[in-house]
Amino acid sequence: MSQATLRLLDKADKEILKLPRAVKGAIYDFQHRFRQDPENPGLRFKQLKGHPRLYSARVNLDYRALLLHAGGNDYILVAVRPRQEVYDNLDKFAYQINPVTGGIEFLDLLTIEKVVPPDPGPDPDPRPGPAPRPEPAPLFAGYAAGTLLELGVAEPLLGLIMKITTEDELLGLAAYAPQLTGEVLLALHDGKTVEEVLDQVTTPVKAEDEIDADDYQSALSRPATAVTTKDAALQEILEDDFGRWRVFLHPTQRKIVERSYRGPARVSGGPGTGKTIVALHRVRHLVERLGPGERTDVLLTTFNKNLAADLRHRLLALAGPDILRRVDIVNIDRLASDIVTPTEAGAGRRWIDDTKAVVQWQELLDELGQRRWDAEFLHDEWSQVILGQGVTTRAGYFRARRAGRGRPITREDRAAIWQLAERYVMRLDDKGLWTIRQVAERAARIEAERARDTAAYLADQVSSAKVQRESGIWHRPRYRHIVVDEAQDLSAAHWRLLRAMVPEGPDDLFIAGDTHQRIYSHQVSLGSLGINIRGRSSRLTLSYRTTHEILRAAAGLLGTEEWDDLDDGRDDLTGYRSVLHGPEPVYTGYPTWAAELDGIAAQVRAWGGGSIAVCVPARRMVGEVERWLGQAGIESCAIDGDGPKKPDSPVHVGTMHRFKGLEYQRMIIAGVADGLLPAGRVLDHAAEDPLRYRRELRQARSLLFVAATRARDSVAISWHGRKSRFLP
Ligand SMILES: Nc1ncnc2c1ncn2[C@@H]1O[C@H](COP(=O)(O)OP(=O)(O)OP(=O)(O)O)[C@@H](O)[C@H]1O
Repeated sequence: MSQATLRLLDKADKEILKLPRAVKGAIYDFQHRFRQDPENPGLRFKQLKGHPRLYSARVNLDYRALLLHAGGNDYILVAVRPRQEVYDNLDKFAYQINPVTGGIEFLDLLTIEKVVPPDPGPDPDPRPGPAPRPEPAPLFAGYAAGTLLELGVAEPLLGLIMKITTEDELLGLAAYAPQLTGEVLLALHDGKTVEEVLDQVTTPVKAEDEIDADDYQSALSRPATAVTTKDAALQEILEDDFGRWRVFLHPTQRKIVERSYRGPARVSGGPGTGKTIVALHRVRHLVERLGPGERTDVLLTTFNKNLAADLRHRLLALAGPDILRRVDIVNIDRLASDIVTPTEAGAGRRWIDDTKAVVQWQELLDELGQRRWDAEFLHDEWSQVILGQGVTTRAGYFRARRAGRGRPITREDRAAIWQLAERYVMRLDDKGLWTIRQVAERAARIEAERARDTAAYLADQVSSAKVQRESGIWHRPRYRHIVVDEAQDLSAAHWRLLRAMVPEGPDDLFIAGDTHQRIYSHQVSLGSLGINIRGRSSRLTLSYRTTHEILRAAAGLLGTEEWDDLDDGRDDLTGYRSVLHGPEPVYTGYPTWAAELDGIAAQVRAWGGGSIAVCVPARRMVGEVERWLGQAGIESCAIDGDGPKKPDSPVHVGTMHRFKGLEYQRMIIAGVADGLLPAGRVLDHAAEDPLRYRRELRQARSLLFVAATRARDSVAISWHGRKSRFLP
């Protein structure tokens, strides 16, 4: 008896999922038995005629597994097919090592010919009559075979590709072809030039080593060969449709996850490109690389509480409880408050969020009869410039950088603002309040001091009498690695806090985020905060969530604004694409809010099911939608700071801000009206400050962009009165 390794090739899993339940069960048993002993006579394991590397084995009476021999005792499960189909169509199977990616590809021409019929051949019954209508021109007739191959298209498919004449046939082929072939053809069909496709689609997945077309063993270890090896992983796939991402990363994603970086690294990319998935895999990779241990060496943090809960849930599913034990998963404000609460300054305080902090500013301005600056401006100035940069003195504020803050202010203005800020802080102290910005700033200061002490202790353990007395635990760095998701919305104080919690060095910080999705006004320059990501940035461009149609419409909502790269450079959505297709977004205007509410109920009813969400620009509208749907007999629940109140409810309703990081099958974006998005009040305040005005507009566009890209299949956008200036 000899044991074998059996891996599952990417894409084979998708087809296996479509098989009847009983067959899936048989596959699970089969792969287990095959690993134990491929020679087991019950498996009828044999090589297929004309295919030196291709074998078949019995799954049950009617189904056969197709296995590719990689060498030694290594086999790859590439397909499961009805028994007769296998033996009648031996000439329809092909496999290769892709000469561009170096990944293993299996091609089943029989399945693909069902969507792209091969040449129908001569008409069997030619009768005289009117001349036949000319055939439509093949979509890829203008491309030389050599060009397509250079882009990474699978050679055995070239003949069929040249016969594609409709978009439906193209989509059908893309569904069964190797990933890169599908992506290249769809990008060309979208009008991208060969150079653009080479640059955006092919080059990122090109093999880094030399490719030997016969060395399947080496090919197995390349990122482009997405295979799973463990029984448990296969079982997950068989049981769970959403299990795919747990095992199969796109080669570009895998490279980013497994690379070693000499310092902080950043991954960007449009919505749904898998940044969160990459962050989760990165955490698992880092913990596995640390080896066995008990300590929580890794911090995984994100913007808010319910995203942190979601990360915990997903990391458990991906990596299991042993890895989870080694990771602290906490949202950034909670991280800060856990540091500050036990301290003297933090004891007995009540935390207030940004909205309440602005109300406190307003009350102060009313008491003082001050009208020179509005409450929002002062709140931003105080939290971003003063607290953000850890400014503690008036003189320090005179010197502080105000990049990206809007109109310049004079020395005299700074003096007056500083005085107001002091009064504001005193007012909060009197009331026993602390804003979350103060908490973040204080936490950053505590951790920076701790980091300095630790560095001094490690540099010179003998010279400091004080540190000698203290236990070594205090002098251990908080974390070995920190992974951050939704990074675009963290403030300067948050970054200073994180910088202080992990010593500078290889793989210290891994940062995932998309500045196009920034919906709070924290623009930072990581370089100026001691986090140098230069030369260690990667970008993901393939969306796994959103369809091509939604993605195109959503990108249009961003207008011609410019976006930063979390540093002093620019970011854009070049190459952002999807191979998924679905209906175009629907836009509907109504005369009144009541009519729009009726429209929302009608749309929910028309969709009939799936996961549906309604998002609106203002908080008061959430309750109104909920009530209206209730009266129409549709159950719904609101999403608050802790997530959906009743997650199983068929419809979730929330403000656009609440949808950050979430995903639904269908989205209604309602109330996209003039005066609501962008909010008239906010624009009025910003009217005298062109830079601030621009920032508010950009933020409102981002909000709409985030909302639209939560949808997997369908989006309906509506308004009442005049539509928002952002809509086409
Ligand atoms: N390699 C992959 N194969 C299959 N599905 C994937 C893959 N990578 C990501 N996905 C799926 O795509 C969806 C979006 O992934 P994820 O949430 O990580 O994207 P994101 O870039 O963080 O999105 P956003 O910026 O909008 O929050 C998820 O449903 C995820 O499971």
